[in-house]
Amino acid sequence: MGSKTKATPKRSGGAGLSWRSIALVALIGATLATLAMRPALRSFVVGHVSVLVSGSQGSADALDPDMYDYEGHMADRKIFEVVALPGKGKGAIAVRDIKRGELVLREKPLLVAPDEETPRAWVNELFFNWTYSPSKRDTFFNLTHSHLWLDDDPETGLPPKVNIDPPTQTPDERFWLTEAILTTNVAAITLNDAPLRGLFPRFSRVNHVCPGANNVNYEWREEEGEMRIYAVRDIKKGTELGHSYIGQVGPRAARIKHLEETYGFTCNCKFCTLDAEATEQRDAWAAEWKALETDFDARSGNGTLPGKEAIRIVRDLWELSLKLDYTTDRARFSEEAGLVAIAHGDKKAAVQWLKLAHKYFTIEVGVDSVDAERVEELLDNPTKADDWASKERLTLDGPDKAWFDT
Ligand SMILES: C[S@@+](CC[C@H](N)C(=O)[O-])C[C@H]1O[C@@H](n2cnc3c(N)ncnc32)[C@H](O)[C@@H]1O
Repeated sequence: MGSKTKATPKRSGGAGLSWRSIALVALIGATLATLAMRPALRSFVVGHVSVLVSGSQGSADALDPDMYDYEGHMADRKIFEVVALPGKGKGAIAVRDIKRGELVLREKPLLVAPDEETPRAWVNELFFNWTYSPSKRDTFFNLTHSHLWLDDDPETGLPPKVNIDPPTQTPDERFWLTEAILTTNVAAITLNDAPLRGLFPRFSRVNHVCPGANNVNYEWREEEGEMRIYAVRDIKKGTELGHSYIGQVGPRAARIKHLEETYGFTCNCKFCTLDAEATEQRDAWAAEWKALETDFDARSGNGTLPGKEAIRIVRDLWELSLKLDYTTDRARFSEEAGLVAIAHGDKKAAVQWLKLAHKYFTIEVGVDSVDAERVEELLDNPTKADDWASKERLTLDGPDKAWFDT
């Protein structure tokens, strides 16, 4: 999935990417005690693994009129509806014009799963708890799934037949189906820095478009215990909402392969359907973007990136992001440039870069996000920042004025 940024929380890249490769998260002892205090989540211990399910219908959060619970309440303020879309299963369609920066969804998780191949004991415990909450169980099984991730039958060479009807299926079949639904629908989240997988039934109806073609962005809010979606462009009523399952910009062939293997569909977003020449050009820009990002992160990480060069790279990244129509990471690099300017004691450049960062954080993750608030604090008084003028004084370039209008 996409690179971890210093400023922004880790992006999940849509549903469940890369979780297979990460070690089993066992939440025990103190961690569990903390989790159990969260009002929206209740935890159960199975062996060394915790199972978290959303709060009871009677919880205070369930009455919050602005937040979806697992049944998709908030009907009176509906911004999008979930409808069947040819070739895509279901998808989310705007039922009114949506302004850029608008909050489109807040949703609590139906469940939080370990960030690993799902333990059988976890599935058994989940079903035990859902005996008392059939509507949660039904919400879960109504979700779509792509692969069942089963080996072919050695005798026939065909995928095994699996009964997907929960009441009549065997424990094995139930396990496989649960695993498949999780793989297709979860988003990577964190609780107390532990990587986990969250399942959000409304959120998970949003289909994929490749980076740059997305009109919404999502953000897991650990503090609030909720998933959020923000509009990153003006969206006309009747338009499908789309975000990227694959994090950052990358070459078309790799995107298509990954999506086919992981989710079983062939992407036909506006960037996957460009002609050969335009695809080659876009792939080249994406490769350039990635190389600059890697270089910036490596050298700023080990303290060997000189200030002027750092600003030049951020400006190049910005230019490329405009060519790619890629908005993700604009805020992050603008903040990085602001921090460089602070370290070199250039208040004017720092303020310009931080204003740009604040604008984009506000659009992409909300004005009340940790990111936007952190930048706002710096903006209030850049000369009071810890490392103000900690390096040689330099006069640095700011962002182009026109970038504020993008
Ligand atoms: C998280 S779900 C999205 C909602 C889903 N379409 C549904 O019916 O609930 C992911 C699955 O949706 C389908 N999907 C997502 N984006 C798609 C796209 N751009 N084109 C075709 N199918 C897509 C794939 O089957 C994928 O495995």
